[in-house]
Amino acid sequence: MLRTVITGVTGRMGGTLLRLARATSGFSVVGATVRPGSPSVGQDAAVAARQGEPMGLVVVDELDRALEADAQVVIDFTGAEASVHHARLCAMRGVPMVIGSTGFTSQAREVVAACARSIPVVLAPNTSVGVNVVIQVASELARVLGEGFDVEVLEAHHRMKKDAPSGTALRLAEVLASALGRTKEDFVLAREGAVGARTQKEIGVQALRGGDVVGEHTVYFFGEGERVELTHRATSRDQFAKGALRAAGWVVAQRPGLYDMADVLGFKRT
Ligand SMILES: NC(=O)C1=CN([C@@H]2O[C@H](COP(=O)(O)OP(=O)(O)OC[C@H]3O[C@@H](n4cnc5c(N)ncnc54)[C@H](OP(=O)(O)O)[C@@H]3O)[C@@H](O)[C@H]2O)C=CC1
Ligand SMILES: O=C(O)C1=N[C@H](C(=O)O)C[C@H](O)C1
Repeated sequence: MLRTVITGVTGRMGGTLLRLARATSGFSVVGATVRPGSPSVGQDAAVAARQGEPMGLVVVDELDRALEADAQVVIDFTGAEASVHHARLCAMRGVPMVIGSTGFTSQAREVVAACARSIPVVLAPNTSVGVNVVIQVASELARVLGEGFDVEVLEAHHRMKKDAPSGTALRLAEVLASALGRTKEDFVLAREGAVGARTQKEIGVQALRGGDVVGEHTVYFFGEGERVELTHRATSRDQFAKGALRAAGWVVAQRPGLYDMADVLGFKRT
């Protein structure tokens, strides 16, 4: 049994992870955390996460305490700031991590990379298998279609999402840029006013927010007289959680290092 700690257990993903980890053979949830000062501290984890009957696990507000239960892996979908704090603690304690949070600044990402020198960390803006296949295919399409097509990424998420554009949209833009020999300097994250004609090199990334949209990403390749669209629509958070559990099972057998879902799924690097 993989002794697993879930951080941010009362969150949308935290609750989904708790439910699926409990239902998945090979996983034992030995710790659950919430934000310091949360009213859920001291409650039963399943009750706090609105995932059914009490399970006999008390929610704590500090990861260090949860790790004391001989934790073997931490799954963290809290947010970039909390994930950086959690990565530091895991590095000190030698506990591997799966981080699904998004919204990292480059400095925050560097801290996680530094922690990954002492523990294996999977850092993935999207843990669904389907999206990661789309990322591979998008890269291949960009290579094949080449310079004759204008590339744009559009994402849509629920109204509660805190960061924009999504981590997945940025990851898509990165692999598209890499396939086309471009850089982050070519990203256009918003358009307003007299922006002039579109440059050939730019990669547009735009965000929609509303309702309960779980997560949708489309890559557009706009050509002359034709266009190619590649879309992924998540209709449930379960696929993110299942991918994260798969990553957790994988990461505990790895050497220290920073990995992503392409490594977990055995894809060639894009
Ligand atoms: N990789 C992937 O496939 C996916 C990634 N995500 C990403 O995961 C993150 C979470 O998303 P989502 O579940 O929708 O967001 P939620 O806001 O629903 O959940 C985040 C939870 O983390 C809690 N939290 C914040 N700080 C801490 C802390 N220091 N210790 C413990 N818990 C803390 C929050 O508490 P409080 O409410 O009190 O702030 C909240 O309960 C986002 O960055 C999102 O983009 C989401 C879905 C899929
Ligand atoms: O916040 C979310 O909900 C999601 N966030 C991830 C992202 O930013 O890419 C992944 C998923 O689309 C859901």
